[in-house]
Amino acid sequence: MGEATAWGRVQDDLRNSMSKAKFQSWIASLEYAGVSDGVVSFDVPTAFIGNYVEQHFGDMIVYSFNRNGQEVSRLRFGVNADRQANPSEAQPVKAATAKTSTADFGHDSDPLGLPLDPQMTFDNFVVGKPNELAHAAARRVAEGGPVTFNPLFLYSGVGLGKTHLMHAIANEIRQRQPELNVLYLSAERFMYRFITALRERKMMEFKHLLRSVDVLLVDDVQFMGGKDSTQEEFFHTFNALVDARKQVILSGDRAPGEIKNMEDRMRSRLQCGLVIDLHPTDYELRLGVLQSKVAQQQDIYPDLKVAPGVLEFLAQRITTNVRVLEGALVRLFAHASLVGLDIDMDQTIDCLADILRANDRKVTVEEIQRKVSDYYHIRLSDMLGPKRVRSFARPRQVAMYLSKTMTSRSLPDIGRRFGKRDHTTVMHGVRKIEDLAQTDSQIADDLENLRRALEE
Ligand SMILES: Nc1ncnc2c1ncn2[C@@H]1O[C@H](COP(=O)(O)OP(=O)(O)OP(=O)(O)O)[C@@H](O)[C@H]1O
Repeated sequence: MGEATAWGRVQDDLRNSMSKAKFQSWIASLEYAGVSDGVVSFDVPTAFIGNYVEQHFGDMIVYSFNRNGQEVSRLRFGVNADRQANPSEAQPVKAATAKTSTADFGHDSDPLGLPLDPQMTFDNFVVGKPNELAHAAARRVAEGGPVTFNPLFLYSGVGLGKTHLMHAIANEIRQRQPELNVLYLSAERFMYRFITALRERKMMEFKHLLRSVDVLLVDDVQFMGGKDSTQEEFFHTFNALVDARKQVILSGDRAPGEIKNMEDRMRSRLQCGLVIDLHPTDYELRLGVLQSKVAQQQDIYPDLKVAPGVLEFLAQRITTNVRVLEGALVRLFAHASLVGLDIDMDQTIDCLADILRANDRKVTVEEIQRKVSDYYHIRLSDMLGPKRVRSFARPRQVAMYLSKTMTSRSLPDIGRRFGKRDHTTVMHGVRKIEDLAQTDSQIADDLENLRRALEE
């Protein structure tokens, strides 16, 4: 089968596994540019479309190419600014930017701001302990009213929701106060447009555009570290806006004081408002995110079901960040829809083996055994020994269950570590606890407490 034919079939697969609107919005704007060395290339009208497709449909596309006989392991997107976005594809983005007046500005083909992701709203943001403060501050800013903290500086490690909150603020303000000029861009984009303005001798226009903004959001400001003239220009923009009591919202991958090669005056400017970090996720937040993303996936694949326990398993095992968690779920749904199966535990472990391995915490079976015996106040030797009375057997099964779900050990391996028991005994124990966790709240609480203690 020729490559182009393979792409035709991939498109058919994709068409069949997502809504017409999604297909039109995203897939129809990809221009297939060929496959080479396992990399399939597409031209896209904007980097945002490429990023979005990669994040949301990348796995599905790779999987479908392979299924259709074309070996592919990666996608590559080249931005071809001459290409107009597919008119219907541009809708969600246009809708979000339509209300801005001069801020998206002048050059229609290359606006100063970046498009907003209409999915990144407060409604779609799951709040938990690790991000509640950042969420509350973001909401306060988005609700308008007097500017109380300026700038708002949000920071966190990768994939924990900074960009989502920035988009949510901008989306919300555009909805509540359509008359305001809201500009969202990344620090890189700022630098690129600044350099272009210098080269094209359009600095006056550039400055004027920036100073006419009512709300400025700049993502990933750490990229300005070491870029002295960009910092200088940004510093002036920033001061002009703050002096005019216009809201500025910034994000970075670390606290302002820790950004390398940032001028002192810039640093202190960044720190003079409210600085808040989003903490790494905890189990509840991860589970909440998964539940909310499942609902979104089920809009695309209304017929797919997720077996009980799968989300809890993922929340427990994938601890890196929300982006990885989201990617895992997208992959699971894509895979399940293409092979026509529901999402159960076996399929999950099979389909996400690489992600699960990468996320393996280094909890050992021995550590689990020790914690569980302490927790139930029994001797380790009784837990591992042959006695079958419930006061030993139940903790033993709990420890087996935790060993299965928190480590990558196989059932036979776990059996060996539990007094040379057979793997079927372990399997029985694991199933027993899985069932009890659904009906017995005491066991569910015990599991939660133990997991927490082991994760520390
Ligand atoms: N609390 C949350 N609720 C729902 N979705 C979330 C949450 N946190 C993050 N996400 C999703 O996870 C993905 C990564 O989040 P985002 O891009 O905002 O992270 P980031 O902190 O900006 O990462 P980076 O440092 O890489 O830019 C996005 O798709 C976002 O929608």
